[in-house]
Order: sequence, then C-alpha cells, then structure tokens
Amino acid sequence: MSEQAAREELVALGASLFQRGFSVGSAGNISVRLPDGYLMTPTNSSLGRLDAARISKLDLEWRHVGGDKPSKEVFMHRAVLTARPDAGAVVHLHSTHATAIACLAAVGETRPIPMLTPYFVMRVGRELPVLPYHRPGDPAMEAGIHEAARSARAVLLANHGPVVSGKTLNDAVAAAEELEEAARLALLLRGQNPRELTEAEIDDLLGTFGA
Ligand SMILES: O=C(O)[C@@H](O)C(=O)COP(=O)(O)O
Ligand SMILES: [Zn+2]
Repeated sequence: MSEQAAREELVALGASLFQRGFSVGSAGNISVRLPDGYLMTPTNSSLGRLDAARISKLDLEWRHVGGDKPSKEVFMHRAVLTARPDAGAVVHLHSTHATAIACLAAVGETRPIPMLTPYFVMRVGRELPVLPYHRPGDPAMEAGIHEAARSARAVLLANHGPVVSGKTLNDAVAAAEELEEAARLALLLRGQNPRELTEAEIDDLLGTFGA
C-alpha cells in the first residue's frame, strides 16, 4: 500500500471509530508502520477529523520529520511496534467498557476479560496483560509495554485504556472493536455465571485461526 493510501485509510478508520463512539473528543491515537518510518495521529487531534496531509510522519529512528506534532504517546506505539515486528499498526482508545475494565482489574492480571466468545480469542488472543498506571505520555511506560507486547497482541493500561496491535490497520481496528465489545459483555454478565471457553476450546481456536 502506498503512503498516501495508508494516510487515507487512517483518516477513514479514525472517522469510523469516532462516529461509532469508540473514541470521543481528542482521545486515542493510532500509528501505522511504513517502509521508511511511521505515520502517527497528531497530538490533540480528534480521530473523527483527521487530515491526511497533516498526519505526523516519523522516520525509522522515530524522529518527527513531517506533518503536525505527533501524539504524546509515541513511546507507547514504539514499545509495541518494536516488540512485534509483524505488527503493522497500533490503536490506542479510551473506549468506555475496555477502560472500565482497566479501572477494575488488578495490575498483573492477564485475563481481565473472561474468555466468553470465540471472536475475542481469535482477534485479541489468549492474554490481555494489565499494566501499571502511568501519566499519559510518560516515557516510563515504554519498557513495560514493550515486554508485555512481545507475547500479547493487546494490553490494558490501568486507569487509562487499551493498546491494540494488528498485522494491518484494519486488523488493529477490528481487534480494538472486538476488545471493547468483549469488555461490554463482561460487564453485562458480571455477578452472573456465564460459561467460559475451556482451555481446550481456546487452544482449538488459536490453532485454527491464530491470533
Ligand atoms: O490519554 C491521553 O492523554 C493520550 O493517551 C491520548 O489518548 C491522546 O493523546 P494525544 O494522542 O497526544 O492527543
Ligand atoms: Zn490515552
């Protein structure tokens, strides 16, 4: 895909997330890997109103080389994209239900959302590590995210929200949406006793569809 096509896809998917309430105000940020660097949403920009020409560009050393000033979360995106060479994009949201779980879960938990549906397992995987709270933009979060992202496709930042990777931007967005829906379902079923997928069923899903 050309850089121009990647910029246009970022604008379209950002708008789609915003229009459906997965992101409000100027919350959230997105990065996309390119052959010669990275695209990143500008800081304080609304995902609903991105301008393809003003999206930030960083070079392969993560230096800002074009467009508006990048998100304050460059460290967060760098942590994931360097930990996961196969990942082509990272989506960070404050989507309501996933963020609610990020406020309820204990740091260190690896399954803060029960494995209830196949699609959650297929899109997000076996683990969703909960990482300690850091002030947004704090470079101190990088090492922990990097370590967790080596084996997890998505992480939850305590009291903040999800960070989700995917092979492509489309994949990362779909996984972030699925995570939000799984979090909603988990909260809806709290205090009840839903059947969870067994380890054998999870193995079967990951063996068949990967994650
Ligand atoms: O929570 C925050 O402040 C950031 O993680 C965020 O979501 C938006 O920050 P910018 O990407 O710098 O606008
Ligand atoms: Zn944030």
